[in-house]
Amino acid sequence: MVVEVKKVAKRYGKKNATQVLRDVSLQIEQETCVALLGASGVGKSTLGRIMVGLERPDEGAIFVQGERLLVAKHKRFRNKVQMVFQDPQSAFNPRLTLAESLAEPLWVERVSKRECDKRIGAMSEDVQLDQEFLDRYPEQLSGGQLQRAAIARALICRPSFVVLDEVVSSLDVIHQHHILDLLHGLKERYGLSYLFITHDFQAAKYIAERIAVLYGGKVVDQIKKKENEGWQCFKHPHALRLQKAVLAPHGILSRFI
Ligand SMILES: Nc1ncnc2c1ncn2[C@@H]1O[C@H](COP(=O)(O)OP(=O)(O)OP(=O)(O)O)[C@@H](O)[C@H]1O
Repeated sequence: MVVEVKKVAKRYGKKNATQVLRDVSLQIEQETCVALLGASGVGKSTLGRIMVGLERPDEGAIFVQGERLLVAKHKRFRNKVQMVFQDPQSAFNPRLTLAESLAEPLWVERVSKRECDKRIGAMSEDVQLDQEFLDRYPEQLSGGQLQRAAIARALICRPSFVVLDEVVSSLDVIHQHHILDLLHGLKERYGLSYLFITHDFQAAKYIAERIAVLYGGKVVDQIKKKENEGWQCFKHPHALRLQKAVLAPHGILSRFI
């Protein structure tokens, strides 16, 4: 098992606290993509941040390759867990070129300049980002190009688990497919595990081997893709409503959630 979420609870605020997560348990195996599907505000990003050690759970724990992930020591997990966000612009320092941004996590690891250049070159090839972009600043790239760079930055320290938080939501359908195919290829190549956060059932089906539905602070349903049989069916009424709502014509979604 690469990642285990054990009975995680999280609330924000003190008086009239919002209980976002109540009792979340989830397991992600090696080279597996689990899509976390849920309506807006249900706590998907909160769980994602907890799973990479950016936030502390109030109860429960996260284990990465059997080791407990502690927020105070999350830097030590840089080589194991990473996160890619919806808005790639926010992931980059506008004053650094892409090459400098990609090198930053390697400098922290005291990787030599020569090895740094080699890894940046290889990684930009892996994410199909033209080498000429490496000398550009973030504002000089399109959203799709910058998302490729954000993926490269997340993978450059060779983690085994990556949280992908709505990484294709801001792209058009063609670029969404390119990025999803790229992520799938990288997963196979590096034996990665993903938590793919989304509210798009179609994108979840396209990239994931398993879909978990978050509702009321818990994972209420999980379905798997079975070889030659396609996807299992949801059982939980909310998961079914979510599936139908996502498949329904634009605008219907809000009536169901
Ligand atoms: N730092 C914070 N302080 C207080 N409340 C927060 C904080 N972060 C998130 N929340 C609240 O927790 C709830 C869950 O937010 P979260 O961003 O995890 O949901 P989400 O499912 O990812 O939503 P979306 O799909 O819209 O991004 C929301 O009500 C949000 O306002």
